[in-house]
Amino acid sequence: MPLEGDESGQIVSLTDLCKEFPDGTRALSGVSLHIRPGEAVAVMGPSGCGKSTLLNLVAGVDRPTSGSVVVHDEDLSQLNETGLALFRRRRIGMVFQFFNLLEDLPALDNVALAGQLAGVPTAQARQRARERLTELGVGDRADAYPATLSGGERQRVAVARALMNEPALLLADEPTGALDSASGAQVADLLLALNQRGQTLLLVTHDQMLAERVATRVVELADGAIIGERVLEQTA
Ligand SMILES: Nc1ncnc2c1ncn2[C@@H]1O[C@H](COP(=O)(O)OP(=O)(O)OP(=O)(O)O)[C@@H](O)[C@H]1O
Repeated sequence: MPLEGDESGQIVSLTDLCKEFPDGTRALSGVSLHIRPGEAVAVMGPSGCGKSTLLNLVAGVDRPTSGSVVVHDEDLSQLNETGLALFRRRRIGMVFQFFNLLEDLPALDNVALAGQLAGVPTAQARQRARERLTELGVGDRADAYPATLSGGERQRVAVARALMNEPALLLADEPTGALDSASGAQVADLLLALNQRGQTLLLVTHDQMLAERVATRVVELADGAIIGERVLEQTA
């Protein structure tokens, strides 16, 4: 698993981030957050406090109104749209509440596609995808379409896809939000195991169980600003 940070020793450096949407909604005001390689940071806070906005800025899906986002030595403000697309494909993995799998492709192809889009030749991408699925305990579901998978299985496939290109950073937006508590606990265990193997994580969640189980640090967001943070011990 990639562990190296940038020259400042951070894998994520957010400095004085502000985000105002065109309709005037101010979603983030003056957020600074630094994440070291190997950390598992959970951003928590009430609905509408800016969690998804923050994640989208780190992922380069959206741009801040002001402030800077540096991920793995890459200043995202210096990248054009093509550069941002390459950054997303090669440097980060993303996991979503509702999995975002392509319904008309089997699990294996969903995972392999992430490699192909990053430039990995098809045969190699498919082999790597099979290995990822096996590592995540869903190797026997490689030929299944998403609609035939349980929620927990879908999220495992989505994590396999996110890890396809060995991202420096794994981002997760409410990864247990659509799962029953048993499947949610399994996904939490999976994320914990990944972090303990060195994968840096940034999660946004309402799920106290997930944060307590996985995070090494919890950051509290309210009304678009960080209002507190605490360091946690992982329990496994
Ligand atoms: N594209 C947009 N245009 C205008 N306002 C937006 C847009 N996206 C988000 N917002 C607003 O920005 C604020 C922060 O939204 P965000 O989705 O980041 O919150 P959140 O903490 O992730 O919420 P939830 O926990 O409900 O997902 C909210 O007031 C939201 O309505």
